[in-house]
Amino acid sequence: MRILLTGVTGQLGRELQRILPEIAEVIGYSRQEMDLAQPEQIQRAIARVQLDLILNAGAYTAVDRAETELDLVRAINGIAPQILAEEAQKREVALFHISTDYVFDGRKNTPYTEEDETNPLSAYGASKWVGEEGIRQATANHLILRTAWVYGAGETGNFVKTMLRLGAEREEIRVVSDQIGSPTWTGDLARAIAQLLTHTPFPTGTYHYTNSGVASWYDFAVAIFEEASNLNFPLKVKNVIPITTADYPTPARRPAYSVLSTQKITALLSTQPPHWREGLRQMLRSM
Ligand SMILES: NC(=O)C1=CN([C@@H]2O[C@H](COP(=O)(O)OP(=O)(O)OC[C@H]3O[C@@H](n4cnc5c(N)ncnc54)[C@H](O)[C@@H]3O)[C@@H](O)[C@H]2O)C=CC1
Repeated sequence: MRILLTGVTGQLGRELQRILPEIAEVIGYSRQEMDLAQPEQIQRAIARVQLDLILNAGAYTAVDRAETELDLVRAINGIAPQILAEEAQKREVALFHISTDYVFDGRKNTPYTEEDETNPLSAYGASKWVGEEGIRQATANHLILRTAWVYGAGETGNFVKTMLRLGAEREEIRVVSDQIGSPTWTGDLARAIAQLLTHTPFPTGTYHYTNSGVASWYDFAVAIFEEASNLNFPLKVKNVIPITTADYPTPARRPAYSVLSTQKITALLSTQPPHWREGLRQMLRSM
């Protein structure tokens, strides 16, 4: 199988490039090689290669900046997925796309299933929703995998890296405790993607995948410091103080409750996602 992979320098893209060669030949495109904001570049780049599947791990992920870069976020997250889907359809290959919990408004208090109604609160969430819908219109041969609270290696920052940096500099750190989700390690996410890719028949439609268990950002921060100190990371932090979203205003609104139900994917693959704390340990050990 030959896979065209976008977003190769991102957190997930880097992990996919490490894992997918076990099951496929990977042709990775960075932003320089194929700019998702330029439709003709997408078409030209795809025309150059023979492929069996397109895997879109590229995205505009700066959730707060998106509120003021509306054209760019719409082009990359809203329009590009549909173009990828149309190109996949022309070649009779599947499109595997990554989406987000931020398509939901977080007003529920039980895990979001694939059938739940979406209602994005932010420009980023709205752009990802438009991207999903464009794919659904362009080809039935798609798999949209929604995930949440992703962290791993890669060029972009993430919550774990930020906490380790702040924890090394400060004695006191304030962290939001009224947003709940499932932190998800790219190592586990990439393994699940590999399992989906090798599943026969190819599973089409929408699926949710996160690590199991739930946490607030505050719970996650406390766990990061506990696990990092067990591994002798240099840390100054003594107090982690829970605060509310209202105490920490950001340009983009985020869902208060971001837990995705993973029942559908668990039934398909016959395995439960590992607990988020185990993913965290693995990530820290690999650093
Ligand atoms: N980071 C998170 O917490 C979450 C991420 N997701 C989704 O997971 C997927 C992977 O995200 P991450 O790896 O965390 O993001 P990331 O920000 O680490 O990586 C995104 C990749 O997209 C590339 N990219 C950005 N603009 C581009 C453009 N114009 N043309 C081509 N490539 C471009 C970047 O260079 C980077 O390689 C994305 O679809 C994202 O929306 C979903 C839920 C949560």
